Amino acid sequence: MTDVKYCPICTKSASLPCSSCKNAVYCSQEHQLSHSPEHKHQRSPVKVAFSEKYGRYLIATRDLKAGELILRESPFILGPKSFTLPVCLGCHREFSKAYGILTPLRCLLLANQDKDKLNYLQGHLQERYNTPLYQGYRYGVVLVIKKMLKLPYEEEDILNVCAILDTNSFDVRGASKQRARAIYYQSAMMSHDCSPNTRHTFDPETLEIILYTTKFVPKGESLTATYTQTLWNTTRRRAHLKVAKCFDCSCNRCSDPTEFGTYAGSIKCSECSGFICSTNPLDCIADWKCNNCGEITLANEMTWNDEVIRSEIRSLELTDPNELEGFLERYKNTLHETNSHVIEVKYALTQLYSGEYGTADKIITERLERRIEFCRELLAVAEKLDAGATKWRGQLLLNLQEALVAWAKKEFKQKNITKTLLQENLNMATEYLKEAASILQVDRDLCTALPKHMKNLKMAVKNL
Ligand SMILES: C[S@@+](CC[C@H](N)C(=O)[O-])C[C@H]1O[C@@H](n2cnc3c(N)ncnc32)[C@H](O)[C@@H]1O
Repeated sequence: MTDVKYCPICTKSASLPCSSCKNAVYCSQEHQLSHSPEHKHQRSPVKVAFSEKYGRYLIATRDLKAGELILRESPFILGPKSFTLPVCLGCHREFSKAYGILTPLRCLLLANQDKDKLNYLQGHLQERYNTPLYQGYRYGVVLVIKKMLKLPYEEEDILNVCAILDTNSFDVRGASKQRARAIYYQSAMMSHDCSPNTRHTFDPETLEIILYTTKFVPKGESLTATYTQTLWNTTRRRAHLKVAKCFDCSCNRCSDPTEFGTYAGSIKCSECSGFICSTNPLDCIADWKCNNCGEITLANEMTWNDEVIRSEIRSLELTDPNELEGFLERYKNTLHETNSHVIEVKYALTQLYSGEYGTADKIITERLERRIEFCRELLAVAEKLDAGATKWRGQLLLNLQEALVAWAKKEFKQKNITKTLLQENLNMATEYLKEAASILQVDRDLCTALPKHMKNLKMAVKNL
């Protein structure tokens, strides 16, 4: 049966086909001509064909010139790829800036009771309002929520949840090292101390925070966390706390010009053998003074010196021991041996000078001895600044025992030490390892290395 075709202009039956597509038919040339502008638009230069070999496939319906537009089509279904960076679920553009809105948005969307609870947390919005970070939030968060998502929140409310998040969030790391931020309501209540008495880990699956004391905390004493880096010097910690958490720290460590005798922020006096310390560490513009000859240095000169050294460290190739040793050599007559920059570099070296037991013999004795020396020095610093069952002490003890075992085995093999000395070193290493294990067993990322260390140490003792 032949289909009856109709003219699209007058709907009468038609038999004059379009010479181009052969699909449309007209009753007359006159109607074909009048339909031409519309039909030209409808006509596709491609159509679907079928063959046994290819199944359906696409063919050109006419000659196509180079550069001719042949298809423009809306998506039938649309979504992100299976493996993707965070993308906008609307436009699929990378979302690095706008992704930052999600946590504030979750705060804004909290049910009333929880919203009240959230708003009860300190945020310091007034102090933060005109800072560069909050100018950035006006674009990165407020604009996206109000203009892109068209949600009915006021700028002030949006910035307020940003401020509450900035003041109270923990930096969370999960099982696959994913990073997130979270407020843990009770833990957020901990005040800050530059030598805190707690530390925390996260359950990598549930992302629950798990809080531990690091030292004895008598009844009635506050439980404290650090909101900054324990190994930074006072000037740097206080500046960071002021900007990030909007308060001036006046803890015991900040109040002590020598930072519990570590001189973490001091430089050597150019006039004598003394050290230059702040005359009032709680006042960032107070003069600094040599603790031996009394020579005065201005606060901004000290800050500038510190910044120069920090930028020098930033420019070092941190995987190259020679560069780090070069830094220590250059500054040995300028900085205290436990100045914060020296601590940072020595700690980096304790990591670099590591070695597997199996390859210990290949490690140069000098480097092993250096590792032992630095671990011991840093453990003495940890006693003052980060005492007790802290992660840093755990890591240092682990490093120290590893270096001791490797060094003693190597020296004994080369007949440089007696069996008694070997045994003494292994006994010492066993004590360090026991303490490291008791500290690090709660850190999922670090405790996985413990059984290997224990097995190797046991083997070394057994082979005596
Ligand atoms: C994570 S919140 C702690 C809970 C907060 N105190 C509250 O009531 O919501 C951090 C804020 O507490 C205050 N804070 C914490 N430790 C402090 C300290 N050592 N000195 C002064 N203020 C501190 C500061 O206002 C800081 O921005």
